[in-house]
Amino acid sequence: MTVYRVKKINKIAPEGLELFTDKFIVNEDENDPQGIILRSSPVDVDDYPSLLAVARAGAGTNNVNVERATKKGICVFNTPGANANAVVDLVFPMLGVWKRNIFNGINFCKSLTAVDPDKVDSVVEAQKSAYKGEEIAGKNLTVVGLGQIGVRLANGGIQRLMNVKGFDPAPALENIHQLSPQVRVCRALKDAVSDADVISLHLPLNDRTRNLVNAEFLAKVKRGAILINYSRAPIVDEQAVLDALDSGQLGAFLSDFPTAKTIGHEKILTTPHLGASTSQSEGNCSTMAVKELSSYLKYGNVVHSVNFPNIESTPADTVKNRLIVINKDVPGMIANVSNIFSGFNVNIVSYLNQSNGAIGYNIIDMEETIPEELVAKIVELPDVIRTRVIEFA
Ligand SMILES: NC(=O)c1ccc[n+]([C@@H]2O[C@H](COP(=O)([O-])OP(=O)(O)OC[C@H]3O[C@@H](n4cnc5c(N)ncnc54)[C@H](O)[C@@H]3O)[C@@H](O)[C@H]2O)c1
Ligand SMILES: O=C(O)CC[C@@H](O)C(=O)O
Repeated sequence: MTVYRVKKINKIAPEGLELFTDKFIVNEDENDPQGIILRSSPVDVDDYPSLLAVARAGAGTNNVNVERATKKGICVFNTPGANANAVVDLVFPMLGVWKRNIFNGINFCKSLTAVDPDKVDSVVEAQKSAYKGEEIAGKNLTVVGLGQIGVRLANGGIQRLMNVKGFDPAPALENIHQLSPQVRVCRALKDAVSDADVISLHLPLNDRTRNLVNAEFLAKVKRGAILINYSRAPIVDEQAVLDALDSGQLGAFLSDFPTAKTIGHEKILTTPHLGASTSQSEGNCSTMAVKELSSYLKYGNVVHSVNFPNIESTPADTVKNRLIVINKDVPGMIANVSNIFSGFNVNIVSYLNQSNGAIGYNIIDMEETIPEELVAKIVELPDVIRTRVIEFA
């Protein structure tokens, strides 16, 4: 029986880990894993010579060098939507905490231990006006990034009687189909943010989004707007935000990423990267990531990869060997691979191919043992990135 080595990095919820069968050895100290399961810790795929796949139990994959992984034929997974409710479930309370002055109100209440017990009521009534707040109903909310989280947040804004706008340069259809028709989708970011009272960022960190919120961006927002960043810290130019808070251009900054410069600032509320930290979300992410990784290692199936096309096939009982071919998406690959099979007189019982525009992925099933020389010929094809033979008992 083939047993796969999996390295676990970070705390992964047991709900998922329990799904690894005896075909997997899961270990934090594994130095030569075929699979890695992790959350937010950075990982360098070059550190692991036998690595086939990385499963990120979460949404953002900026902690994995995905481009390098693709070049080496390493599949990278994430768990779309698995923690989206958790983020939305934190962003609205954080907005409420700021708008209703709850943080200061709670601290005030804590300070009442010093007051004569008979006078607590009267002190509360006399001083509560200092903690008056504002409602969010009727305010303008702009959601930047209409993905799994953004769509839920935009819909949540509508439910809270806010006027909601959204912006996304390339929204996925399945997300947009979930969006409330009351959300106004803007074609340009500047139109989306110009009259917003609250701007919430829900997009991935990449070369195009790093420092998206900079001095130029902030100059275009309505004076006193609240900026919320529960995406990734580097999407926001921190110094530009601090300057905008000081000048009054921004009213507040609510973020999941505390830094030395933001801790203790009177107009900044931060949480310690808690967006996905609920029991439900951690369970969902772990379960999804383990299923993705197991299915890839055992069968070569791809579900929710950020660099490979989705492709799934259950091998028939008669299948002895499955060949996985990962190639650059160029014309003629299927013909070239099939010709090599013909040359060796090996019968293919099933040939599945999918492409995502950059990577072609082939699942080829045989009822006989595949000759090593045949695989060697496929490896020699100029656009083949990686091959893998899976043996079924
Ligand atoms: N704070 C946390 O704990 C936490 C939890 C989950 C996700 N996140 C972060 O939130 C991000 C979004 O998560 P998701 O689950 O919604 O991902 P998603 O992939 O479903 O959605 C991201 C959306 O952002 C859009 N986008 C890309 N570039 C954009 C741009 N320049 N302007 C506007 N939109 C842009 C994409 O088209 C996509 O629709 C993740 O990449 C991750 O970094 C943080
Ligand atoms: O794993 C976490 O705690 C954070 C995950 C979150 O940032 C994500 O991108 O999904």
